[in-house]
Amino acid sequence: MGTQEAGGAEPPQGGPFFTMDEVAKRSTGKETWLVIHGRVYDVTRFLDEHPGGEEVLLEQAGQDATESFDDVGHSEDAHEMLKQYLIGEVHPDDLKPGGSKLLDGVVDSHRRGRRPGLDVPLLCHGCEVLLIRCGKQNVGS
Ligand code: HEM
Repeated sequence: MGTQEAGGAEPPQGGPFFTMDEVAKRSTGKETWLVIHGRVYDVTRFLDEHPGGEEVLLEQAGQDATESFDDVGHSEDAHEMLKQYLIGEVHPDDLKPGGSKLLDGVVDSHRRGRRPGLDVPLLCHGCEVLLIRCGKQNVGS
């Protein structure tokens, strides 16, 4: 009757990692792995139980099934079920570009790097304008 709070609900942090090549090798009915949102799932035991049928899972076996999974508009329950089949993550080298934390870091450092580069010339220009104006006023008076 106790609650099962732990239950392996947490996704693995930092692996184990699998390359897409390794995932692709598990695309038979005997062993069926697929990728959803950068995570690797072993759905071999789930083939018989999937309400959408085993065919769709076999079609996606060994590949990134994110789009197909999302297109169906799976329920909250379905998302919860995912956790039971989670075995690891896609190796960072094989992650699709876009939405990558690595890139965010690069963009961020660029932004930080550009600020002083812009501010300093602007400040100098401001001083220059002020000096010229003061000079003109002095000459005129
Ligand atoms: C481990 C991965 C998956 C889990 C746990 C899962 C779970 C479920 C569940 C619980 C349902 C019942 C409806 C719902 O609650 O949303 C369902 C339906 C369905 N699933 Fe999946 N699914 C998975 C992967 C996929 C993939 C990769 C496809 C690819 C096309 C797919 C296609 C479908 C379809 C077509 C239905 C039937 C929808 C309907 O009859 O309205 N599922 N799935």
